[in-house]
Amino acid sequence: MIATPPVVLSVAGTDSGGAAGLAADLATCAAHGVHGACVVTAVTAQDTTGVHGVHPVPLEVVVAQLDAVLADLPVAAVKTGVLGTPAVVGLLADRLAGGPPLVVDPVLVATSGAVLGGGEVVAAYRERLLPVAAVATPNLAEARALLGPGADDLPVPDVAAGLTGLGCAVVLTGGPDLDRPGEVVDWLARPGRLPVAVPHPLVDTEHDHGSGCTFSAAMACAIAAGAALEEAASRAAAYTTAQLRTSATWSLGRGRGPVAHTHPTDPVRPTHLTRGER
Ligand SMILES: Nc1ncnc2c1ncn2[C@@H]1O[C@H](COP(=O)(O)OP(=O)(O)O)[C@@H](O)[C@H]1O
Ligand SMILES: Cc1ncc(COP(=O)(O)O)c(N)n1
Repeated sequence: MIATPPVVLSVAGTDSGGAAGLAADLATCAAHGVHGACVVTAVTAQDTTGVHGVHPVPLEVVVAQLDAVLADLPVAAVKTGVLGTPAVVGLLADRLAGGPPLVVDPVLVATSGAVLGGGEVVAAYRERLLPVAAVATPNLAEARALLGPGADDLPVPDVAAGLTGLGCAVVLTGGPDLDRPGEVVDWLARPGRLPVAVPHPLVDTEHDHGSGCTFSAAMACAIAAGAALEEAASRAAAYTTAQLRTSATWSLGRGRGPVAHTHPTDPVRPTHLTRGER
């Protein structure tokens, strides 16, 4: 029997350490039975300790990749990660407006603290890309940067609700909730509606490098399969949490380890060597 799998396009940067960016997106697509296509916007020299270099891909090469994918494959949803320059943000707004649903992960700062998008990129997100997105998935620091002056004093749900003023739904990905010990709360805000909490269990780990990319790619996969936003956010959180439960048991790299992109059914079992045995 011949079948056409759903296709999700990720427009993002590479992470040489295999934790974040396109590595996370394509692995997440595969885990969801989705074919992942990829447009590379930047090459990073990166590992678990930090981002050591960022090399933006020339605009015309980004355009050529985008043209190739959009002319050939039936893209059901698009996800964006590191875009790097205002020109790339504007290009995507021009090419993707009115097309398949767009999940924008406005990556501005890496887990390690490296800046992956400056003030001009923030302005381009606000003015060009978020108004044509279906949903944005910032963490709290990114959401406050996108909302601008005054956002620092607002409670988290109000930050999420405020961002919907730019024209898209928002899932503000969260940290531990002081009112709900052992839980993490992501806030879903949709234009004109009260924000709703999407709580899920906290995984006690620092091996979370790439969790934001994994979450937004999983949301794109759920949306490509027809899920509504609340269902998509809840499924994406469940997927990311399951992967964090695996990476919580790992020792990998000298810094903040990758969220796991492996699956229990993998036919090749890793060799479990502790640092001392190497
Ligand atoms: N320790 C954790 N336990 C459970 N869920 C987590 C944990 N850390 C992150 N998440 C979840 O992973 C997803 C990505 O969020 P986050 O890590 O905040 O993104 P980012 O990498 O952009 O900062 C969200 O659903 C968030 O709640
Ligand atoms: C290429 C690339 N894309 C995205 C991130 C953000 O991921 P995280 O917030 O987990 O550092 C990153 N560090 N590198």
